[in-house]
This record gives sequence, structure tokens and C-alpha cells, in this order.
Amino acid sequence: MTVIKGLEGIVATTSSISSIVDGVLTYRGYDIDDLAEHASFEETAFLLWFGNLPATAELEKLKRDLSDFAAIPEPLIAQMKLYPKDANTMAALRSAVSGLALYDEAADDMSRSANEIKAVKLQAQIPTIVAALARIRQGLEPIAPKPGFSIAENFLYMLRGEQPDMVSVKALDTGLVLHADHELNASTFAGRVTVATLSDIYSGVTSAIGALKGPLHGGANEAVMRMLEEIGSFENVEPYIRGKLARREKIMGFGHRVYKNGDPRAKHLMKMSRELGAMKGDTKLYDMSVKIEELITGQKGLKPNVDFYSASVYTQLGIDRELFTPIFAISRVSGWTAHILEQYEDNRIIRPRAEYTGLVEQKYVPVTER
Ligand SMILES: CC(=O)SCCNC(=O)CCNC(=O)[C@H](O)C(C)(C)COP(=O)(O)OP(=O)(O)OC[C@H]1O[C@@H](n2cnc3c(N)ncnc32)[C@H](O)[C@@H]1OP(=O)(O)O
Ligand SMILES: O=C([O-])CC(=O)C(=O)O
Repeated sequence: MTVIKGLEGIVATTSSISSIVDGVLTYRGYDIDDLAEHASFEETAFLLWFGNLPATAELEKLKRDLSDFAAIPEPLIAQMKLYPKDANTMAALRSAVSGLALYDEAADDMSRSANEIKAVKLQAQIPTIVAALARIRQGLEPIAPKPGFSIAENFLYMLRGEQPDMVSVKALDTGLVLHADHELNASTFAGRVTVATLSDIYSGVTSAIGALKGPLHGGANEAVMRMLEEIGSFENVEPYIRGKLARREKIMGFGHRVYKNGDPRAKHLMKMSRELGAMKGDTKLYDMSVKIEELITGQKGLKPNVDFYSASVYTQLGIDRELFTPIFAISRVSGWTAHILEQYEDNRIIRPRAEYTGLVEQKYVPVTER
């Protein structure tokens, strides 16, 4: 047996949802640069689920469905109020999404049409859950979703309790487009492994949230912000980063399993970070981030990934760092569910092998003789 640690370079499935070839990311054949510039998140989700950009009537129907499904069950809100206020937000999200299944009578209906509806429902309800968790943590009442708002607008509205400004809505919407799917990343793979046992879509998304939480994956965006806070000032960037490199510690938000010459999403987030800073008249976070990039790329040859500049973007939108990875989940649930639907279409249980390296030929000894 040849063991490839971390399955690097192993092709584990075919997929027609997104691809990364020569550093170019596409969703259903559309370049991410084109989508980031022109598409809304709702159009992007439709594209991932159904394989084509929606016509006007299809997009309007999807928006209506997302609005209609956005409310979450009252008993779930009551349960969320019982979670410890200082619980990890991704752990709370993982519990709440698992809980959603209990209130969906069609949770175990494995027909394509029922699963498509559940994909749209999960997409609609996860932003409501994240906003409710954020408010409950602050001792505030959750705010009900507003019909007719986009996902980005509704999320900021439910978080802040007031109509969000259009610059913030556009920035968040673009962020959601950029994070929506990414081939066979760890959380998508976790979701596909789960549903390949013919378990339900809620189980798949719950597994995926658990995998996204880790700091080597989606959790890196929160870790980047923690690092920026620890550094504190532009002047401290260089000594801080040099110290980390000397101790051979990882710098969060840098490096990637697939991209070796840079993540095509990072430049969009970098631009957004610069523009938001300039608009607010405070470019400190952007300037610090650029300096970190200079040092890491110069010294290690590592480039920023999608998580690096998203930290300063979200902070400049007034969002707490505990919500960064949940926001990633708000976007990525579109990709996870597209992959889950694809897995069901042509399923085989995913069950690789392990090379055994443990003890052999052990003889049982009764407990009293050990
Ligand atoms: C949405 C996303 O999931 S994007 C990724 C988010 N994660 C992060 O930003 C966390 C920081 N980055 C990392 O830990 C890694 O680069 C990963 C997890 C993204 C990729 O991991 P792998 O493909 O296994 O790369 P691996 O860890 O083997 O790195 C190769 C070399 O680069 C080094 N390296 C990789 N990333 C970093 C980093 N961020 N800081 C310092 N060194 C790094 C490794 O230490 C290793 O060096 P070595 O060969 O001397 O041991
Ligand atoms: O693909 C990966 O390994 C991680 C990543 O960038 C993502 O999930 O967006």
C-alpha cells in the first residue's frame, strides 16, 4: 500500500460543480473573477445547484423561496437561547443546524425534489441562525428575517436591527460569491462522505460545518483577525511576523493545498479591504495586512488564501470575528448542498483503506492478570 498523507493530489470523485485548473477557479465553467464582478450570491447559488445561470423568472422564484423559508422554528430559537453565551459560534451553529432536521418532516425523504427544497431551506435558514446566535450572545432578541431582502441584506439587517447601507450589502454579497464553492475542499469532502452512506442532507451539512470550523480550513479567517489584534499596530507587524517565523509557527491565512501561485479569490478581498478602509478613512488593518503579505511572501514564498483579507473586510463591515467562520458557512452551504445533490445522483459509499501500523499477535490477558 502507498499512503499519501492528507490525500494530497488524490482524485477522489468526478464533479461538474467547480474546478481549479492552473490556478483558475470556475463555478460551472464561469470564472470566479467574472462572477465576483457581476453575479449576485443568489444567482451563484442557483448556478451551483442547477448548473446554469437563472433566467429572470427563475431568479425571482428562488428569491421568493429563500424569503419564504428564512424563518427558523420557534423551539429551535428557544434551544439556542439555552446554549452557553460564550460557546464557540461554529459549535453552536453545528448544533443548531443539526437541530433543524428535527423540525423538517421531509428530512429523510431522499427524492431529488425533496432534497433540492432542503438545499434551498438550509441556504435560507443558516443566515437566520447565525444572526440569531450573534444577538442571543449579546443578550438581545433575535430579529425575524425581512421578506424581499437578499441573503446579504437580510443577514446584516438581522444582525444589526436596522436597514444596512448598500456598500456593506454589496461587499458582503461579493464575499459570499467568492466563498460559495471550492471543488473537493475538506468540508465539502466531509459532507460528501457523510451522505455517501445515504444519510440525510442535514447530516451532511452538519459534518461539513464541523470540518469548516478547524483553523486549517474556514476557521483560519477568525485566526487571522486574532493575529491582527495581537499585532495591534503597523510598527509591530515586522517584529511579530519575524518572531513567528523564527519559532516556525504557521501564519494563518497563508498557503494552500492546491494553489501554489496564489488564490484567485484573495485579490478581490484585498481590493475590498483597501476600498472599505479608504472609505472609512482608516486603512490601518489593510496596511498591516499588506505588510504581513510582503513579509510572508518574501520570506516563505507563501501567498494569501481566501481567509486572509476576508478578516479585515468583515471587521471593516463592523462584524465580530466570532462570526467570520459562520459567514463562510452561510456562503459555502450553497456549495455543500450542490455537492451533496451530486453525490446522491451517482452514489457509492466512500470507504478507503488504512495501512495498519499497530501491534500484532497480541494475546488476551484477563484484567486481574494485567
Ligand atoms: C478556506 C481555506 O481552507 S484556505 C486555507 C486556510 N488555512 C490557513 O490559512 C491555515 C494556514 N495554512 C496552512 O496550514 C496550510 O498552508 C494549509 C492547511 C492551507 C495547506 O496545508 P498543506 O497542503 O498540507 O501544506 P503543508 O502544511 O504541508 O505546507 C507545506 C510547507 O509550507 C509550510 N506552510 C504552509 N502554510 C504555512 C503557513 N500558513 N505559515 C507558515 N508555513 C506554512 C509548511 O510548514 C510546510 O513547510 P515544510 O515543508 O518546511 O514542513
Ligand atoms: O480548497 C481548500 O482546500 C480550501 C479552500 O480554499 C476553500 O475551501 O475555499
